[in-house]
Amino acid sequence: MIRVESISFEINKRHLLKDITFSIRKGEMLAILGANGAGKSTLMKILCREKNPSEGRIIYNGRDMNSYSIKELANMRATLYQQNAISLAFTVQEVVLMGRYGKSGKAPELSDEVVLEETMSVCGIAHLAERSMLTLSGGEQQRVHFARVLAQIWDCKEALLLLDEPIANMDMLYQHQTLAIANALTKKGFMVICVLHEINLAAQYADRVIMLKGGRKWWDGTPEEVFTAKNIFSAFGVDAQVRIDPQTLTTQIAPVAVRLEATHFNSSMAASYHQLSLKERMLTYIEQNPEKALWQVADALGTREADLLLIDLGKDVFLLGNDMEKILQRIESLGWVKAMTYNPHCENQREGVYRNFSKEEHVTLFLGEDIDLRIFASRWSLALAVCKPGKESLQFFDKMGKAVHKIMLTEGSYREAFMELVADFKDIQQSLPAFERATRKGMPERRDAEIDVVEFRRSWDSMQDTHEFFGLLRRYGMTRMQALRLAAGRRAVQVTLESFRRTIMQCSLEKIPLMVFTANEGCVQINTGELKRIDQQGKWLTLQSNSTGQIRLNEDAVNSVWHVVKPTADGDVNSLELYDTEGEMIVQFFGERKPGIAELESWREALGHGVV
Ligand SMILES: Nc1ncnc2c1ncn2[C@@H]1O[C@H](COP(=O)(O)OP(=O)(O)OP(=O)(O)O)[C@@H](O)[C@H]1O
Repeated sequence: MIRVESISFEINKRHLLKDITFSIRKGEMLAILGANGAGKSTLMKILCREKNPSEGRIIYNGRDMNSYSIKELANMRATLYQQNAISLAFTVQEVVLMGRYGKSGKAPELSDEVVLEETMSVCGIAHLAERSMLTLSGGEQQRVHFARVLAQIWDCKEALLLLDEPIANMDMLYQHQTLAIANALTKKGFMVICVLHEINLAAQYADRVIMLKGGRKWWDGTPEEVFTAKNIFSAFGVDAQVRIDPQTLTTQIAPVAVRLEATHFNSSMAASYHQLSLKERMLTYIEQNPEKALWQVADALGTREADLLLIDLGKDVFLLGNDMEKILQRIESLGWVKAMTYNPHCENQREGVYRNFSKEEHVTLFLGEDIDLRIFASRWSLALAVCKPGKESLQFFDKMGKAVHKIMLTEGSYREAFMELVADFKDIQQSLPAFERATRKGMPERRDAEIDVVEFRRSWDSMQDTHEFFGLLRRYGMTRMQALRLAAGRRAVQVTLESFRRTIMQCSLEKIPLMVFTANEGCVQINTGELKRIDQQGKWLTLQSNSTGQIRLNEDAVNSVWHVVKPTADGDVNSLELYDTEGEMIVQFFGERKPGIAELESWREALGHGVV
């Protein structure tokens, strides 16, 4: 058994590894994964004693690793390094035999010949035995070195095999063959620690996975436990779909292709050509997919929604000055309009008049009966007026070109007031705005151990208003998902999607008025009322709150549903919250409530008393 105890490694005051602890037993194959620079090779170098840790120690079979002599170690531990440059013209079998020198120190004996034959055969290099290393391909050379490393510990019953990216350069067959050999040896008592980049192969062959991030151990568990879409995104920044194969019960990870628009990173691609080609592509896509919303079109074309509107900049789309507050104060004059706020998985819309404008420190409010909005105007960076007849609208975007809010004219809107507003706020220079590169929102999750959970729960218990929740997250440096997890059953309980469906169905049947919150980075829109209709079309669930109020949500994107309880001066307030695989909130349901009045008993009943 190997026990790695609180290993840290520091160079020039930078921690390349921090506080890594884990152990591995006889018969276990452990894969270490992580992004480039996460610290995998550094950890391997410490495990094979090439580097000394700044702190911590490694216990190998009950003894400090440092107490073993080189010879002792050579008999029980072999390492395949990432780089194995051999620039001398050794033959393949000479290189494999090098694995035996540490054992006998003498010329090969008969037993060595057997090992040579077996290792070369299993690694598929027997036919290359007499070839010079210098004439081999990269993958062939890698197989030779694997055979050399195996030869070193071939006759040891409980060896430790350290493999740093053993399958780099290998073709598909030998990638599988190599990991299968390692796996088979663990079944006879070996311990294998293997740095891998191929996540699906790790899922297929490793018993356990440790994922490093920024020099720390972030996740440690079986492949099913570690390879969740959220963890994969958090470690690699790649969206992936994760499923368990029903036949083999292995985890399968399908990364979603990264789509880039060359004009976004290559300035030499002419803007006018880009505009023309983008327009062509957009029109073709819309013709083939007339039901898709503009943001879905943009998504499919790998561009931003704002870019699609800006194709017609100066024709019937105009940039407005960026004094968002002033623009917002004028919206009431447009009369009856449609307000729309959405995030990638939920769209919230409602018609009405933008009444009761007010402004607090960080938030701008419209507290009308129909249009109920919390706006974070500092996040609004671009306002566009679309003046296409019959499709007039004001559309607001953040600095990355993502839509934060839309206001669309209806039959009941004052078109003259709209044109006046556009004339008053139109930017003199109608030049294409520059957007910032899209980044993932939110921060990486802190380790649970860094959070004072007792104090956090106490703070949660002493909330006076639901709005304090955001401050609570900030104070403890937590993500929402982490807060729910650490509230652990007291104030937040995970429920099934099925139970969410039952609750809203009951609310609809019993005419319990709800408040449905849909948020993005710049805006929260609240749709209040009874659910008049609930329809399902494929993955989209549509909730009709009144004749114009509608919430559309993508059920397929729901990764978890939480029943959350927040104490307030008016008693406990219960909500149902839906989250996606990245821990981002999709939509939030409350019973209708007003400050100073306790929440509806009927809503609590619909949620089920037994839950919290
Ligand atoms: N001698 C050194 N001096 C300074 N920084 C170093 C040194 N060696 C490694 N690093 C840095 O430490 C970090 C971890 O490096 P390491 O080689 O362990 O990463 P890795 O997870 O194996 O990455 P890869 O997947 O690219 O092989 C990297 O940011 C690397 O640049």
